[in-house]
Amino acid sequence: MFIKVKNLKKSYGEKENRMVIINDINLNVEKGRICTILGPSGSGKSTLLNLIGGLEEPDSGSIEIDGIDITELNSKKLALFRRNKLGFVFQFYNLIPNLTVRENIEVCEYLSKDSLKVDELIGTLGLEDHQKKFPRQISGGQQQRTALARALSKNPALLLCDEPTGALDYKSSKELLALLEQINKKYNTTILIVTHNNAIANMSHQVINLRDGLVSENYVNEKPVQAADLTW
Ligand SMILES: Nc1ncnc2c1ncn2[C@@H]1O[C@H](COP(=O)(O)OP(=O)(O)OP(=O)(O)O)[C@@H](O)[C@H]1O
Repeated sequence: MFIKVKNLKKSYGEKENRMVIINDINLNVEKGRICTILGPSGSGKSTLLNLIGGLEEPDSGSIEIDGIDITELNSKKLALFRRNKLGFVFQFYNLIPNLTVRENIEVCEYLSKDSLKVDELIGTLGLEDHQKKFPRQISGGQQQRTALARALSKNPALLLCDEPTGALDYKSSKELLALLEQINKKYNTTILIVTHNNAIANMSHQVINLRDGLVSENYVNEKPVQAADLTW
């Protein structure tokens, strides 16, 4: 099993202000799957993703990724693990404004030993014509494709996406989802997607629903549809 989460708990605040956000979560995800995490606002989706990405520390429980329990790593080893194994895509691209599209992708590429060639990524993500432009000169969809290329440049085993289409229009959202599907097939990248868009569940191999910090539903989708055929 590629991801194993066991008895995971996370709360914020002290004493009477304490709020339990992740309330004993157990889940497994196989390698090479696209897994969508759905749930109402405030149900703990982003917190769960951040815990799996080692961006937050749990109160208790374990998170095993590719055989390594990241909750046991010290901060230096955790940073190395994140750098080598994980890619992140957020709703608001987080590109560096005074670097070109190509430079934004290269920033990450040099960090990793098993990196994907920047030219290959630029081609796969359809950014050839934009590589010399700055983020302000391209559309939201193109910016998110750049952010995806940056996340993929180190060929991460696990790609974590928090509302990757949250700021995109319908057409750009579908393009991005088709790219995630393509990346998953081409590189066997395991992809976790946190989203409000229930339609994304239909293209996923696994769907996890959260409610009040608990898994309320967790199922394998036997017949994922192609991203191009999604509608919402
Ligand atoms: N650093 C923090 N400190 C205190 N409370 C936090 C922190 N991060 C998240 N929370 C709270 O935890 C709860 C769950 O937040 P989270 O962002 O994980 O939910 P979500 O399901 O992703 O919500 P949304 O769909 O609205 O993005 C919310 O009530 C939020 O206010």
